[in-house]
Parts: sequence; structure tokens; C-alpha cells
Amino acid sequence: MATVNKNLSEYDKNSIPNAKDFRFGIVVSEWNDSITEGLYKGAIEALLENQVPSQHIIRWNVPGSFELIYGSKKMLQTQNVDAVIAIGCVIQGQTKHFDFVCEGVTQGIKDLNVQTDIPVIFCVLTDNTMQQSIDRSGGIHGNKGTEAAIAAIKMAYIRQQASLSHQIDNQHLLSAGAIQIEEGSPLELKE
Ligand SMILES: Nc1c(NC[C@H](O)[C@H](O)[C@H](O)CO)[nH]c(=O)[nH]c1=O
Ligand SMILES: CC(=O)[C@@H](O)COP(=O)(O)O
Repeated sequence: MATVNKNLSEYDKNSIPNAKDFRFGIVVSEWNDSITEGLYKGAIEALLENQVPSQHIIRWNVPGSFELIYGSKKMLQTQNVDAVIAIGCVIQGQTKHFDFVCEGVTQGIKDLNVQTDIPVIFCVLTDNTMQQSIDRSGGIHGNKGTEAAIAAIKMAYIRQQASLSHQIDNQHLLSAGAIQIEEGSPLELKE
């Protein structure tokens, strides 16, 4: 389904987990900032609307979308966050640079999701024209920042539930004597 058939700002409020205890990092590209600020507005409003305290949200700026990779990596490595939202807007110019930036940031953010335990949400517009970006950052097709914030809440919840399930499994195995976890082991249950 193309974006033209789906408003990016619409979501089922009943399907959103309780987000009041989650912490979010938002990394914002300064390239096309008239667009990225609109995406950020959509994201921050959606987080606040879903009971995320403002003090649980940390924002960093980076020069361009390609730097979202490094900025998101350092955010999740150094800040206590449950998910990171990477916000950018790449618009086709006269050369092939568009292709390389889009591919690079896409692969880089994918790699962070594979290599780290913190979900990084891809909120990067890759548009042919400025009008397409306007339409997707609070215009006629809604706001991709809103969509990204909701995805961040859902992925933070999945990460939390997976961790709890893992701990319960370990406890059952410990209780049954099926495993022994040495003191100091990474598997040692933390109280
Ligand atoms: N043309 C756009 C860029 N280009 C800049 C790169 O993202 C990067 O900052 C530069 O190559 C230095 O490493 N960035 C965008 O976010 N949007 C564009 O349309
Ligand atoms: C995505 C870009 O880097 C691009 O907008 C830069 O424009 P140009 O291809 O005309 O140099």
C-alpha cells in the first residue's frame, strides 16, 4: 500500500502499549530542516500524547541523514533509552548522490537494528520533490514522524516483553535445576 492510500498520522490508540516508563532518543538531521522539524513535531506530539514524560525524551541534531547512523549509534551506546528515532529528509537532486545517501542511511540503520539491542526507527523521507516531503511531514498524507513515534513505542514494548520472557525462562530452568548460572555470568538474573 503506498502512502497515498494511508494517512501516516492515523493509528489505533487502543493498540498502543503503556509508554509512560519508556525513554526515547530522537536524532534529527539538519538537512531540509523545514521538513525534519515537521517530522520531529509529529514524533514528539505522538510520544507526549501516549503519556511519555517530556523528560524521558532526548534530542540530538546531526548535519545530514548520513550522520543519523553515527548519531543513533552513540545515542543508544551512551544514553539510557528504550528506542531511537532517526529523523531525516533526503530529496533527489541533480546527481546520483541521492541514491548513495538513501542506500547508506538505510543500510546503516538496518545494521544498528541487527547489531544492537535497541530498536532504531527509520524516519527518513526519501522523496523526489520537496512537495512530496511536505505532504508526508504534516501535509495531506499525514506525518511520518507520528508513524515513527508509534513504531518506537511498539518496538520498545516488544524489547521489554522479550527481556521479561527470557528472565522468566531462566528462572524456570534454574528452579528445575536444568541450568546453573555462575555468579557474575551475563545470564545472572538481576534484581
Ligand atoms: N542531499 C541531502 C543530504 N546530503 C548530505 C549527507 O546526508 C551528508 O550529511 C553529507 O554527505 C556529509 O556526510 N542529506 C540529507 O539529509 N538530505 C539531503 O537531501
Ligand atoms: C541527496 C543529495 O545529496 C542531493 O540532494 C544533493 O543534490 P545534488 O545531487 O544536486 O548534488
